[in-house]
Amino acid sequence: MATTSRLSGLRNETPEDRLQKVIEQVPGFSDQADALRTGGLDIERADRMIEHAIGQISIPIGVATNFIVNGREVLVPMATEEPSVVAAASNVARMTRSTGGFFTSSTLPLMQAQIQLLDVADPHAAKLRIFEQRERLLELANSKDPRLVEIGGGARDLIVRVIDGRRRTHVVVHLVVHVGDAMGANAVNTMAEALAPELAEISGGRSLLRILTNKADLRLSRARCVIPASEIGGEQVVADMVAAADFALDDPYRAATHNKGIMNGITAVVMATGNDTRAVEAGAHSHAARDGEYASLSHFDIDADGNLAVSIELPMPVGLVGGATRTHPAAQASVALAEVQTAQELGELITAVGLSQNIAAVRALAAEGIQKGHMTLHARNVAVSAGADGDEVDRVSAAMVAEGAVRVDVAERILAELRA
Ligand SMILES: CC(C)(COP(=O)([O-])OP(=O)([O-])OC[C@H]1O[C@@H](n2cnc3c(N)ncnc32)[C@H](O)[C@@H]1OP(=O)([O-])[O-])[C@@H](O)C(=O)NCCC(=O)NCCSC(=O)C[C@@](C)(O)CC(=O)[O-]
Ligand SMILES: NC(=O)C1=CN([C@@H]2O[C@H](COP(=O)(O)OP(=O)(O)OC[C@H]3O[C@@H](n4cnc5c(N)ncnc54)[C@H](OP(=O)(O)O)[C@@H]3O)[C@@H](O)[C@H]2O)C=CC1
Repeated sequence: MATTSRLSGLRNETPEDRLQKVIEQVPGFSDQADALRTGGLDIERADRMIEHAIGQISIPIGVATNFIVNGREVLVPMATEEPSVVAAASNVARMTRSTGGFFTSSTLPLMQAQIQLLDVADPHAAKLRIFEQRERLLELANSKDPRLVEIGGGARDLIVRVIDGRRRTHVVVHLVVHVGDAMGANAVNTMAEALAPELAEISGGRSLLRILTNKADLRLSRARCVIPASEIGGEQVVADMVAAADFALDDPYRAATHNKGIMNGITAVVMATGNDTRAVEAGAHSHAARDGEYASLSHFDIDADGNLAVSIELPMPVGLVGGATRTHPAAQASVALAEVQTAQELGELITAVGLSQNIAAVRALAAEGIQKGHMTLHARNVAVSAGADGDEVDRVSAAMVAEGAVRVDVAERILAELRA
C-alpha cells in the first residue's frame, strides 16, 4: 500500500514533481508511470480498440490524496474534465482520516443476463418447468466458459419472472453469474445466448432478447465514513448538510443533482481504470429509482456523538481483466497506482470516492455555496477560453477571483489590460 496518501500541498507542485511524489509513495507504480505522462494511447492501439479510429482525445488524470480505505492508504487516479472534483474528493478524504477513513464492503460479483421469452401459452407453469431444469441449464451455461468456472466463477442461479406488461406478457429468465474479476458483460451474454434455445423449448415460446441487465442489483458496493463536526464546520453545518441530503431523499429534481455529484467521483475513477462508464451510470441511476421514485443514493445522519455519518450503496459493475482496462496502458497504470487486487476492491474504492465527492459538494452547498470553491478553480479554464496563455492564465484567474466575477468577458477585459 502507499506509505501515505496524505500528500499536502500537491497543488503547488508541477505535474512532473507531483508524479515523482506519487511514485515515492507507490514504488510498484513507477514502471507504469510513463503511460500517465504520455496519455498511453497511440493511434495503432486506438485503432484496435474501436472502429474507424481517427485520433484520440485526452482528459487530465489527477491524483486524489488523503484516502484511507479499510485501513489502506491509497492514492486514487481520477480522469475528469471538471475542475474542483479532485480537490473536493481530496479535501473530504482528509476530513475522514481522524476517524479511520472509509469503510467498505460489497456483495459477490454477481451479474445477471436476461432472456426474454414471448408467446408462452402458460407463463406460470413455464416458470416452474424452467426451475425444474435449473441444474442442467446452469451446467450448459458453465460449459460456455470453463475458465471462469476454473477460477471460481460461473453461473450460479436462475430467477424467472412473469411480467404482465402493457401489451403482452413476458416470461423473463435471469441468469445469475459470478463473473470473478471481470465486468462480465461478454461472459454473461455468451451464456445467455447459449441458454436461449433451451429456454424457448422448455417454455413452449420463442426467445427474443438475450442480454446483460445494467440494473446490476446483485453486485452492490457500499462505503461509509464519519466526519467529526469540528472538521467540517461545526454542528450547524452538519445539521444543514443532513437537511440538504434529506431534500435529495424527498425530491427527484434535487436527487438528480445530488447523484450527479456522486458520479463526479465515481465516473472519474471508472474512466481512469478503463471501465465502462455507461454501465456504472446506468446501474447507479436504476438503483436510485429502485423504490419507484428517483431518490438520492447516499444517506446523511448525525451519529450519537454529534458527528456526520454518511453512507452509500450502489451497483458497481467494474472489472480488472477485460475491456479497455487490459488494453489501455493508462488504465493499467491507474490500476497499478490504486494498488487494487480484485474487481471488488476496485469497486469499493470507487464507491468511497463517490461518497467523498458527494460530501464535499453537499458541504459547500450547505455552507458557503458551490461557486466560491468551484468557480475559483474553474477560473483558470475561463482564462484559457478568453485567450490567456502561460503566466497569464494564473494572473487573469486570480484577478477574476479577486473581483468576484469569473466570466469570459471579465477575463477578456483583464487580459487586454495585462497586455496593454
Ligand atoms: C474546492 C474546495 C475543495 C476548496 O476547499 P478549501 O476549504 O478552500 O480548501 P483548502 O484550500 O483549505 O485545502 C484543503 C484541502 O482540500 C484539497 N484542495 C483544496 N484546493 C485544492 C486544489 N486547488 N488542488 C488540489 N487539492 C485541493 C487538498 O486536499 C487540501 O489539502 P492540502 O493539500 O492543502 O493539505 C471546496 O470548496 C469544495 O469541496 N467545493 C466543492 C467542489 C465540488 O463539489 N465540485 C464539483 C463540481 S459542482 C457539481 O458538479 C456537483 C454539484 C455541486 O451540483 C452536486 C450537488 O449539487 O450535490
Ligand atoms: N450492457 C453492457 O453494459 C454491455 C457492456 N459490454 C462491454 O463488455 C466489456 C466487459 O465485458 P467482460 O466480460 O468483463 O470483458 P471480457 O470478455 O473482455 O473479459 C472477461 C473474460 O476475461 C477472462 N478472465 C480472465 N481472468 C479472469 C478473472 N480473474 N475473472 C473473470 N474473468 C477472467 C474470462 O474469459 P475466459 O474464460 O475466456 O478466459 C472472462 O470471460 C466492456 O468493454 C463493456 O463495455 C458489452 C455488452 C453489453
